[in-house]
Amino acid sequence: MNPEEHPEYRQEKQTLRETALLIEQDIEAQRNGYMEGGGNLWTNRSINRNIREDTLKSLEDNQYKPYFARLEFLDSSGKKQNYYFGRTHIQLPHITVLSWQSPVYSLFIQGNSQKQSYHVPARNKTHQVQLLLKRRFELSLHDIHFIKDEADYRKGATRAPTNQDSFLIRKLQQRGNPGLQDIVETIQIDQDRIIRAPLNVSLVLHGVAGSGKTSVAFHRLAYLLFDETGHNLTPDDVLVLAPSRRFLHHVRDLLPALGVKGVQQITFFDWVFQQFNNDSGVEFNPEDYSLEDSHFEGFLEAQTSPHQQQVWQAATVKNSLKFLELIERYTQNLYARVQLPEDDVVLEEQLGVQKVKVTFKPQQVRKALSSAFEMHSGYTERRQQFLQNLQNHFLELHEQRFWTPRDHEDRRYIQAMSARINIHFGRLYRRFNLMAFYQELFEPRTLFQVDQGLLEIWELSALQQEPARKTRNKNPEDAGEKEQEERLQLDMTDVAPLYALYLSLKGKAEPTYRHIIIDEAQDFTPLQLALLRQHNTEGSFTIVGDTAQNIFAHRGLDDWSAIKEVMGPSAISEKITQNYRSTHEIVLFGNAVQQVVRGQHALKAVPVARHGQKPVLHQSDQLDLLLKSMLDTLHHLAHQGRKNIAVLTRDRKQAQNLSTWLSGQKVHHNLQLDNNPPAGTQTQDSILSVLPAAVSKGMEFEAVLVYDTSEDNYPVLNPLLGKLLFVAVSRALHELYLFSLGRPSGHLRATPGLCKHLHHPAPDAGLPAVKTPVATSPGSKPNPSFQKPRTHQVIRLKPHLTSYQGLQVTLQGSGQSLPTDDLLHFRRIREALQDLLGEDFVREMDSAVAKGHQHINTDLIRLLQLGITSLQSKKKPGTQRPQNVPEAVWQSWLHHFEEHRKQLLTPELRSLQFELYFNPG
Ligand SMILES: Nc1ncnc2c1ncn2[C@@H]1O[C@H](COP(=O)(O)OP(=O)(O)OP(=O)(O)O)[C@@H](O)[C@H]1O
Repeated sequence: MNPEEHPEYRQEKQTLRETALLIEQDIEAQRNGYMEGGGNLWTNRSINRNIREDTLKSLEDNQYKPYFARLEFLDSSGKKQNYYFGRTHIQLPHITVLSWQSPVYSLFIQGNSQKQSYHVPARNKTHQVQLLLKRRFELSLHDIHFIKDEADYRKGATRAPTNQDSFLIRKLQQRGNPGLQDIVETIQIDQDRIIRAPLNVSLVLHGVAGSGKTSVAFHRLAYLLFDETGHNLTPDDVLVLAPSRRFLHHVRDLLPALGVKGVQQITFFDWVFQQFNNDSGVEFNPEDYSLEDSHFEGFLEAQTSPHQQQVWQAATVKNSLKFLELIERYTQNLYARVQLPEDDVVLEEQLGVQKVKVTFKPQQVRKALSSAFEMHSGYTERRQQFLQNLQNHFLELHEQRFWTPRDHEDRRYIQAMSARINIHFGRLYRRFNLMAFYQELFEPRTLFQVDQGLLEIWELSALQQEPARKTRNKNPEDAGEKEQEERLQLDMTDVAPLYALYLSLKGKAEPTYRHIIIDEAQDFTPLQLALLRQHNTEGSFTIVGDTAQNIFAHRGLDDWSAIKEVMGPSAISEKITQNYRSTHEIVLFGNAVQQVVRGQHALKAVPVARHGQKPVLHQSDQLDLLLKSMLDTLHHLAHQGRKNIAVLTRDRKQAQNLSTWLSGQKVHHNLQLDNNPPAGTQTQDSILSVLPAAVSKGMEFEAVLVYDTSEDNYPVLNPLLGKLLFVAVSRALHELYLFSLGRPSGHLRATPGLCKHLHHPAPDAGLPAVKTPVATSPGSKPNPSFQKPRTHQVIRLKPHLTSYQGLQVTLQGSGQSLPTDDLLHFRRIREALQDLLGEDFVREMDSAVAKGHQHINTDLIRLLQLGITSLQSKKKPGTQRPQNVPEAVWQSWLHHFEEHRKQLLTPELRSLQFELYFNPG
């Protein structure tokens, strides 16, 4: 509707004009120092100046859009209230603009019914009101672009309440800028409840991708810091932890836009290094280390090597809550290693011409140590105090013996003897060398001494085989800078255990916070959470995440049980399934991917009624054709005016290759390879970004192109790749394109119908595929290694399967029917199991089938599904035989699973699976 058609357009326009004028005058007054008080002290002046600058900035920021909503209601005493709502409080003579953080703004979010209430937490009071008017605006440059009444109950007004979703959809449609923006105009009820939850709780929000978890966490912070909540929380009391520097870059503008300044936003790893840096008592210099996520891409490989398995297990154990207990025991063990002498210790030094001996009795040394332990809780402080106590003892003895004024000789003697004391007793109580201590823990002797039955045997063996890694960079040319060659690699999975040891030896957790926000919590480990709990004085957390996006096999959370264990039973769990980011079509597509990856554990996202085009899946066996379709898509998007597009790849290498190719095509783009680029090296935002899907976590783009979504690249039997693919597709706001070089991944098998599938056949499909000439850079030679060329794959069904092709007919002949889907499903699983578990096993199944066809579509398929799920997750299928599954088949299955588990994920099995998924006939 044209805003001018609104019956009160003229009045509102007049109000806006007056508001703009008053704000302009105020800005002028602020600029001229009108507010500055008469204080003479510099501090007063500077406080005044700071306040004035803040006020000025806030006025300038809101000058053109001072408000976005208006509410009229009768309060409980029947008095009419009329408020406008904006991003900040502005008190003007003719209207009051309240900040969205005010309790009364809840009324706006709650809905359109006439009787409503809002709660004022600072006074713990709930107010009943009668709604009169609820009006929305979109303003810009002193003009009203949009005005709509969602409810109007004023006398004489007849307009019925309208659906508030239409404004939400309008806002979502407008989104697309890089960087997360505020949602204050369209906060939803479920989100508001979380935002306004009390401070003194641990709030755990599990939300589907795009449900606004990050947005809610940051708005909650802005709310908690708001004066009127009565929490007296300051920015210094709060810590915001995010999974990567790249992510922090993505959200960098949100808190300032919400008027929050001075809150530390940092990755866990940078924060830990900051603690080490701030502590001169620890012999650990973060500058000596380069932080590596060295194992991540290894897990993307189809075949999990025994070494990777070990890494996985060791990393999991090192980041478990049990490990924290192990560290505590180790700390005690380190203290117990302080060897006190059983006999007198006699130290001797030259004093002038005579040699003077000092004797330390065992009980004196013991006393020096126990008093140090009483006075301090930290390992280093205790050591220093212990040595100091011994020094004091020596000085006392010295004064008793030589009651003479100190001369030069005397001072030299005291110095020499002090040094001797330090050396002798310092050896008994070792200096705090964090990395040396940490590595020592993994020595078999130490582990067994410390463990005392805490860990399982497999856990101990994993720790021994994959101890803390501390190696020199292998590729100095990769390191670039000369000094980087000297840096040691520290794996990310060692940072939390290292910090746990540090904290345990330090004796107390400092600094402390009153509230900690953890974003993308699925990327945190139980140990990290437990350590952060120690830094939180009030147990007040906002933890948000989505286990469907945990793409790490060796760290991260697959469910929330660890969070509950750390935060305790009082933690409040919230769930949001509404996806605000993507169009209806993209959400359904993402759900279908998740369904395959997570099966019954999938948490389906609910789309808003915002429609767009269906995702498009381009498929070709020829790389040049596929790349051409990608280039055409990019040009099309650019012409459409999209300003925030991403090409997401499976890994770094593919991103690099694509980037080289795009440069060759003169397509300007940003290549973002690392999750944690060195500080200050964040690339400029540009229209097109090329990045590995793992790096895109937490971000969003107007249009996403996923390359290459073929089965070869995202094999269906690797669930981590399924999750990675889900992360990639769930980054898209408005448009999603997938490009498959060859047959699409099995993870996409539930998407037909949810996307537009475009084939790009080779001009002569009978001929083998031609190697694609791909330019590596402008003017350079083609790079044939960009991707291996594919020939058309031939479907090879094993001969005995043909008997199953007739099964449907047989069943029908015996008067039974089997849904086609079930039959196909059964066949492909049978085939996979035969490859994996051998001929004997499937023969037994066959005879079970032959004995009772009536069981085939329920019992047997269930058993086989169970088998496949177990194989995929590499877990044993439990010990309970599913009801109605024949005992012989079940026993055989268990037996074969044990025997053959090592051969999981063989390449043949993968390719067969993928053939069957996409061409079961
Ligand atoms: N109430 C809302 N009104 C308008 N936009 C919203 C609302 N809630 C969320 N959004 C938008 O939805 C998108 C996703 O939000 P956000 O990144 O906070 O979600 P998330 O759950 O953290 O996503 P992910 O887990 O996928 O990283 C953003 O563009 C955000 O602005």
